[in-house]
Amino acid sequence: MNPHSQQEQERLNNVMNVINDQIQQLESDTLKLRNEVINTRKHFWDEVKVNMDTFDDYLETIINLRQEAQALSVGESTHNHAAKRLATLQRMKSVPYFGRIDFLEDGLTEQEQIYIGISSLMDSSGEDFLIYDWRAPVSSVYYDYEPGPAQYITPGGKVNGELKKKWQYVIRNGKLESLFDTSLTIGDEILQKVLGKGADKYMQSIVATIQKDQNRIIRHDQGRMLIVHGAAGSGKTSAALQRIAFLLYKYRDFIKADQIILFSPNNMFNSYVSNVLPELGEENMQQDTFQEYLDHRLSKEFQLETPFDQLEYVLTAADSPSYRARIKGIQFKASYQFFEAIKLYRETLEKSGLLFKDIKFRGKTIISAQQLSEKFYGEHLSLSFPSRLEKLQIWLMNKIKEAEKIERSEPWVEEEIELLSNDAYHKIHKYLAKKHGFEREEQADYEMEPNELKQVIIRLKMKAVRQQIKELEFIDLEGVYKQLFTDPLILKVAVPDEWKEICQETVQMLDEGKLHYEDATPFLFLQELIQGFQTNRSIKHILIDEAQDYSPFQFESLKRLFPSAKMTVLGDFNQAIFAHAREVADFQMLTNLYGEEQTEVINMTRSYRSTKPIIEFTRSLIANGENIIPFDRDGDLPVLAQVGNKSELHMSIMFKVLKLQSKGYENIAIICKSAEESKQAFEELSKIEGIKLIKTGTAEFEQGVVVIPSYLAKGIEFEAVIIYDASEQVYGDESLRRIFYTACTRAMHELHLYSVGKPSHFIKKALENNLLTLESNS
Ligand SMILES: Nc1ncnc2c1ncn2[C@@H]1O[C@H](COP(=O)(O)OP(=O)(O)OP(=O)(O)O)[C@@H](O)[C@H]1O
Repeated sequence: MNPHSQQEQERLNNVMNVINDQIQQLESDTLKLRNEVINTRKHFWDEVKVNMDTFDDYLETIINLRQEAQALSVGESTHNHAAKRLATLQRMKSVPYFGRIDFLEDGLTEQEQIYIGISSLMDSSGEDFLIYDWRAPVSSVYYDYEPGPAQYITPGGKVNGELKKKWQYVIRNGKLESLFDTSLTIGDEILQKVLGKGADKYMQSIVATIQKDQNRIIRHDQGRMLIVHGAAGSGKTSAALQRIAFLLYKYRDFIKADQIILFSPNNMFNSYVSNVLPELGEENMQQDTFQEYLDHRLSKEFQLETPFDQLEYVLTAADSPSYRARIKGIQFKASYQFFEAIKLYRETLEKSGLLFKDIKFRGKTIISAQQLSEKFYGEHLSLSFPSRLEKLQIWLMNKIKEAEKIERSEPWVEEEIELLSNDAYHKIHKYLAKKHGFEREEQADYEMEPNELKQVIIRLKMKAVRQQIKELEFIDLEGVYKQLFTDPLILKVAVPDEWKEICQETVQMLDEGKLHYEDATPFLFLQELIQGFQTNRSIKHILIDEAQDYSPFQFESLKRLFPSAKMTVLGDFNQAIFAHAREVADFQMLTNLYGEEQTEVINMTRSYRSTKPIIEFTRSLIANGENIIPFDRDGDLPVLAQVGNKSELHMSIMFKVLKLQSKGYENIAIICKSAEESKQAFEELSKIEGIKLIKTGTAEFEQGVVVIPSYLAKGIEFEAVIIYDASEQVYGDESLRRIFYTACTRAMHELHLYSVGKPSHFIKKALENNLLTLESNS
C-alpha cells in the first residue's frame, strides 16, 4: 500500500464531509427556492392590481407587473443556479477529484497542494479551495508539465514556479482505490485503464487524463480560427467537447451554452456525444448537421438529396453509365476553383445575366421579367449591387400601388366583397373605423366607403406579391444557377472533361425541381451572394467536427452565417470519405478564411482509441501512416479470415460474434461498405440475438451487436469491429481506401476482417509486415 494512502484517504473523507454538508444545505435551499417560485407563479396576479382607469393607474399596473415578473425571474434563476450546483456536487460525491499538483510559486516559500476535479469546492470557511476546477488557470499545470519549472497564465499575467509533484487518483464512490505519484512512475496507468474499458452508449469525458496537445486545443484562446488536424482516435471530438466546457467556464458571464454550435456528421453522433457536457456539470451546446441547415434553407423550393444518398450512389452505382461524370461533377462542384468562379460570376451579374421572374397577380403578369431586367440594367449603375436591388424593390412597390388602383375596377373585387363572411366584414369595418380615428364606442357609427373597402380587399390579396418583392423572390435564382451549366462562356475556369454530361445532368435535375447534394451548397452560396447573407450574431463559437467532409462553400457559408463566431475546425484528411474529398490536405483555403494572423493549426499524431497492434495495422493502410503514434496499449493482432463464399462468411461471422461476446464484449459492430451491403448482411445475420441495423435515420446510438454502413460509423467506436467483407471485389477501387481506413479505425480492442475470396490490396503492406494474423477457419 502506498504510504500516502492513509493520509490521502483521511483528506478525502474530510472533503466528502464538506461535499455532503453542502449537498444537505443546497437541498434544503433549492426546495425552499422551488416553493417560493411556485408560490410566486401561483399568486402572481394576486400581487398585481390591474387598474386601467386613469393613465396613472395604468402606469402603476405596468410597474407592478414588471416588478412581479422580475422577482419571479430572479427566483427562477437563483433556483436554477442552485439546482445546477447541486447536480454537480452529487456528481462530485462519487469522484471529488482526480489529480493533484504541488506547486511552488516563484518568490513564495510554501508550496501549495492543488487538488483538481470537475468543479471547485471551498472549505466550510469559504476561504480555501479544497478542489480546483479542472478549467481554472492553475490546473493547466497538471496537464502541461512534468515536475520541474512550470508556468500558467491568469488574467493578471503569467505565474512562474516549480511543479514539485504530480499525483493521479482513482476514486470510486468516495473511496480512494489507488493513487500514483506520476513524478516517479513511468507510463500512464490511469490512461491505460480508461482506454482498456468497454465502450459506453455515450462518449465519456476525458478531464482526468487530458493530454498536453489536447489541452492546447481545449484552452486555445487566440484568433478567430483553430484548425485541428488529428489522426483517427487522437481525441479530436473529445477535445472539442472539453473545449466547449472550458469556454463555458472561462466566459461564464458572457457565453451561454446555446451560443455555441457543434456541427456534427449525423444525428446519431449527436446522441453519442450528448452526455459529455452534462457529465461535467454544463448544459449541452446546440448541435446541428449541415444537412439540417440546407433543409431549412432550400427544402421549400427543391427536393434535396442528402449527403448519405449521394454517398450511397457513389458506393453502389459504379456500373451506371453516368457514374464517372457524376463523380467528376461532385468533385468539381466542391472545389476551390468552382467556389472562386461563383464569386466571379456574381460580380459579372452586375453588368448582365441576372434573370428575373414575371410578377403575377391572379394569373396576370403585372410586371414582366423583361421590364425588371431593363430597369435593373438601365438605372443606378453606379450604385452597389445590393443598393441597386433595393432601388428595384422600391420601384416595384410603387408599381404595385399603381396596379392596385387599376384592380379597383375589376369585377373580381365586387365578387370578393359579396363573398365576405360576417366576421371578415366586421374586422375590416373595425380596422377602417380605427384608421379614421373612431374610438371603440363610436365605431358602430362609422360608415365604410365602398372604395376603401375595395382597397382593403385588394391589399389583402396583394400581400403575397409584396412579400415576394420584400424577399427578392422575383429573382430567378434557379435560372441564374442553371446558366452556369448552359452558357459555356460564364465559367472562366478549367472544367472536367466530362463537362457536357455534367451540365446535362445538372440542368435535368433542376428542371425536375431536385437538387443534388453537390449542388445544394453552391446554389445556396450563389443565392446569398445575390440576395444577401442571412446572419446570426448571437452565436459566439462554432465547432465543426469531421471537417474533412466540408467543401470551401460550406466553410465560407458558415463564416458568413455566424459573423460574430470563432471557429474550431477538427478533421482528418485520411477519413475524408465523400467523393468530393481533396486528394491532399488543404489548409490554405481554411487559413484564408480568417487570414493567417487569426489562424492556428494544431496537429495531433498520437492515437488513443485502439490497441497498439490495431493502430499499427490501420496506419499501414494509408500514405504517411508512420507519422501516427499509437498509445502503448497491448492487444491481439487484427485477424484476417478468408472465406470461400457468402454462406461461409455468415457462419463465420455469427460464430465470431458469439466468441467475442463470450470474452465480455458488448459493443460489436459489423461494418459494411454501404447501406445496401448492410441491409443484405443484416438479413443474413438476423439469427444473432439482438442484432440491429443502423440506418441514416437512426437517431440514437445503439449498443449491442450492430450492422452499420462505414460512413455512419464515423466518429464513433466499438469494443470489437468486424469488417464484413474486406475483399478486393468490395474494396478494389483506390477511392475506397479512406472509407476502409475509417471503418477499421473504429475498433478499440479487437478487429476482425473477413474476405470472400481475395482480400483487398489495401492490406498488402500489413500482410507483408505481419501486422495481421491469418485465420483460415473460424
Ligand atoms: N486524453 C484522453 N484520455 C482518455 N481517453 C481519451 C483521451 N483522448 C482520447 N481518448 C479516447 O479515445 C477515443 C477516441 O477519441 P475521439 O473520438 O475524441 O477521437 P477522434 O480524433 O475524434 O477520432 P475519429 O477521428 O477517429 O473519430 C475515445 O474513446 C476517447 O475517450
